[in-house]
Amino acid sequence: MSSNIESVWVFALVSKCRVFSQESIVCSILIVALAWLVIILVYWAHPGGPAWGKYRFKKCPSLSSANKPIPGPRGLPLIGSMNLMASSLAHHLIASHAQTCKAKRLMAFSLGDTRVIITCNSDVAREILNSSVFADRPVKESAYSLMFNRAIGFAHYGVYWRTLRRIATTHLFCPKQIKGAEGQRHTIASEMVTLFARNNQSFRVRELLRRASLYNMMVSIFGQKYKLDSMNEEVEQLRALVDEGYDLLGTFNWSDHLPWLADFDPQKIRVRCSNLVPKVNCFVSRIIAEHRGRARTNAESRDFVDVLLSLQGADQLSDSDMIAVLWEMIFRGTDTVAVLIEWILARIVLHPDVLSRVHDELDKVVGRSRAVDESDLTNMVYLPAVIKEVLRLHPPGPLLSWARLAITDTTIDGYHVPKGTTAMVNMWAITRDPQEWADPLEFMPDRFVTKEGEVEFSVLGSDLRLAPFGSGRRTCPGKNLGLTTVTFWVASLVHEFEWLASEENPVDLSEVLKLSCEMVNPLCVNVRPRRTAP
Ligand code: HEM
Repeated sequence: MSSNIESVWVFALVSKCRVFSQESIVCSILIVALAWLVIILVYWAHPGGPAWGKYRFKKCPSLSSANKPIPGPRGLPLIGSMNLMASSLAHHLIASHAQTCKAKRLMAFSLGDTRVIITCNSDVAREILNSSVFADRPVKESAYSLMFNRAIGFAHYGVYWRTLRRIATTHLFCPKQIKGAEGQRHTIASEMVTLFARNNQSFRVRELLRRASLYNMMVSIFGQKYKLDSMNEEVEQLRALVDEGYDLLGTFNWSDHLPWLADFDPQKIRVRCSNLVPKVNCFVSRIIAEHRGRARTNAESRDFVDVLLSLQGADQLSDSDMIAVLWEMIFRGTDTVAVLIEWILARIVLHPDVLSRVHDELDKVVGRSRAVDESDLTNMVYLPAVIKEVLRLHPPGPLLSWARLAITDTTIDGYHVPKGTTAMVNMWAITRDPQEWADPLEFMPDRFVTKEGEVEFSVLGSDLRLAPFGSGRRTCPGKNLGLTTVTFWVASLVHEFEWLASEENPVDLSEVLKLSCEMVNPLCVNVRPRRTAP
């Protein structure tokens, strides 16, 4: 009964017009339009905007008045606060709305028909991220079209997702596998050093960092090795596929939230996805076929394709599922790492005192006579503190990249949150909250240097004041691999060079939020070798 209040109301009004004369038809249309307008305004007037109003009056009129509404902006009728997420600085805008609405702990807003909650508070973030109710993800159209619903990131919380996570954790992300890939990280680091050293003028670091990350993932996942200094058609092709997928997934798609727009595909996202998918299928299928065709003798040299092909029984994946999983790994492992390293180098260039302390530490632990080895990292304290401070001020996923979805009705911070609500955490706002951090806008790596007797601050999800890899069941499975790669490459690059700002293009910390949060103006630097025998 409650589901159709407005149609009953409209029907009752129309039925008052006894004769279907021309006037009565016009009158009926006017009444219907008026009724529609009133309903839209009633929905919109609800805190949090139209999607919350619709739920309150249409789906749940029986909700007791004791269930106070979650505060939040109304936005505009029908579309709600689409402008917040469509912005290239969504995390900034959302934080300032939360402040204005006095809703930093929990704010509700509407993205068209989608109900959203977001928190800028670490305690509430823990409540959301660690709850089994929010172990699912809302799947956007682009993710479906690009097959990501069959990969870990967007798979529904259930047996299939659990199987994929177990396989990836055992064969790709466990300490033994990460250690086993040390050699390839070392080779790529040396190649990067050689290429950076060739620049005697200022240059952009982004392109090479991205290529290095992609090559690194291609060795781990596909077992394909390439030289960083030579262009390879196959790699360039994959790079183009990753870039296109990255752009598609990072674009805020209005049709995801306004079903009446979906047929028109106004941003051409569906068309672009359907052009991309056959190319990805063709690329990855060829690699799978090559792996099938060759006999593996050495278990140590198995890549992730070999692992997936060797699965038996209930774990066995279809070819299309395998393509989705492999494609996601390449995709997720490439840009996150490159984006974070660019931010770290930017901060190092901007703070010569910090660079000089990292150099002192490297000279003490490694010495100038040799290159850095991964085993040196365990003896370093200041460099890991610098990386944590960069993760605090520039988390690559300020809204934790991908949202969560409530699978049942639940209560968060004392508020009723209905099933089907999308939940987000504004990690960027939490890591800049003056109630959590002293001088939050200052770049002070020393805050993470552990003093004697203190426990080291973990950024891996146990402390929600700084959890750039998320937390709970859907936490990033690649966090140890990602952090090891970033720390080792930064240590190697900093050990080999003096890093200096470019005079023509000084460091600009402006951000743009795509799938990850990047520097708007790519970092431009000068480097000067500092070891006599690099
Ligand atoms: C600096 C590096 C990285 C950062 C900052 C990062 C960040 C994140 C974040 C914030 C999430 C969402 C977590 C949540 O919902 O609680 C995530 C999920 C994920 N990440 Fe990472 N990530 C990084 C590196 C990697 C790497 C190297 C891989 C794989 C090669 C990877 C694979 C994934 C996958 C598959 C998920 C989805 C997990 C799931 O839904 O179960 N990430 N990452």
